[in-house]
Amino acid sequence: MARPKNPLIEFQNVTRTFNPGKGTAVTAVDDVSFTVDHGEVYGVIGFSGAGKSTLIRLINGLERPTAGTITVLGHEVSRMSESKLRHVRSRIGMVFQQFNLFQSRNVAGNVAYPLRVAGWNKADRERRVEELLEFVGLADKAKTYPEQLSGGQKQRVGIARALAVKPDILLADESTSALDPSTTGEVLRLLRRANEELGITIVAITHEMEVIRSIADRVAVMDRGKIVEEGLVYDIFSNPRDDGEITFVGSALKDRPSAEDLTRIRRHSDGRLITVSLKDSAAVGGVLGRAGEFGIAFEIVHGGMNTTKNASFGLLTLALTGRTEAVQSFVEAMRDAAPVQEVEPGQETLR
Ligand SMILES: Nc1ncnc2c1ncn2[C@@H]1O[C@H](COP(=O)(O)OP(=O)(O)OP(=O)(O)O)[C@@H](O)[C@H]1O
Repeated sequence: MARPKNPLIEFQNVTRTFNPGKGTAVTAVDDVSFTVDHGEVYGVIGFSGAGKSTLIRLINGLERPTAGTITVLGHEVSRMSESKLRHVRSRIGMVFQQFNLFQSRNVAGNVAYPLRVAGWNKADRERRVEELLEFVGLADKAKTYPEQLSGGQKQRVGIARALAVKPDILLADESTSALDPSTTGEVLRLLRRANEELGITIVAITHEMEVIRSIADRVAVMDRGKIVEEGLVYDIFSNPRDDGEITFVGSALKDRPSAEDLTRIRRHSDGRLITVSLKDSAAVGGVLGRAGEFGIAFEIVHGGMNTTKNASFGLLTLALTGRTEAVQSFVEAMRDAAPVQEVEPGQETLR
């Protein structure tokens, strides 16, 4: 079934080339098309230099495309004058990797800053700042200066500031990359609450799989300026691709054996190897429980579970031993219960 669409952001064949004509041109964003729907968390992941920052700067009009069309909140920002762009920008909040707080202002002053720029009066500003600090769990830090805060607290101030004028869209640019793993969780939970409780649409660019896994609904994988993979996080994480290609996202998960694992498994086991998707683990368990009836034996040689925003999934790699026909019947029964991939003899990586 097609997803209902209500795009807040739409890129159509967008390209951004730097330095055309002067020296070597770099195409940071290369013929990219995607939409971000109202209320969703859209993750963009890729290695350094893939074009993620350029992509996010195209959304708020800090970069202009060399070709293509960008529509944000119903406005074609790619062709807009700077003065009109300011209005669109006022409906977009931004969270930065290095927090970008004013060191000379206390927490309340930092959060109040965009309200001041937007012309809110003092009483409204104070009420709003209080509400925001409550939301991000820093009500007791209003008078504290940034240098006295931990990284996670600084980013929570950054998020409060980004949410201050009640924007429709929040752009998160490597929002957890400067944080340690424990504070990363705290910031990601906050972004998730901003999405769920305030209904804000989020675009998060990152090189960390953890960010995508825990907050994104959909993910686009960028490589050398292009979107090379896109879809629901759950589907991309849990589905082995039909064409046998290893996927960027799939390759980063710990639930599938690495090349070294497979070599090791092959050394110790001469059975037929299959990998079973654990989307419906009860059904898989049912078939495993009937292995004896098929006259075969199985050994679990690898496995792991992952949790995404919406669901859990995992993969189990089994070595099956027994008569060839019996093993075949068992594999067919398993195929009725769950997606199954064959690990061919001699194959070094799970595709
Ligand atoms: N203003 C610019 N002038 C020239 N080249 C640029 C400019 N901005 C970006 N680039 C180039 O475009 C490519 C994509 O850069 P971009 O910063 O968008 O990637 P990224 O995925 O965000 O990487 P990182 O995480 O390292 O910032 C890189 O090769 C970069 O050098």
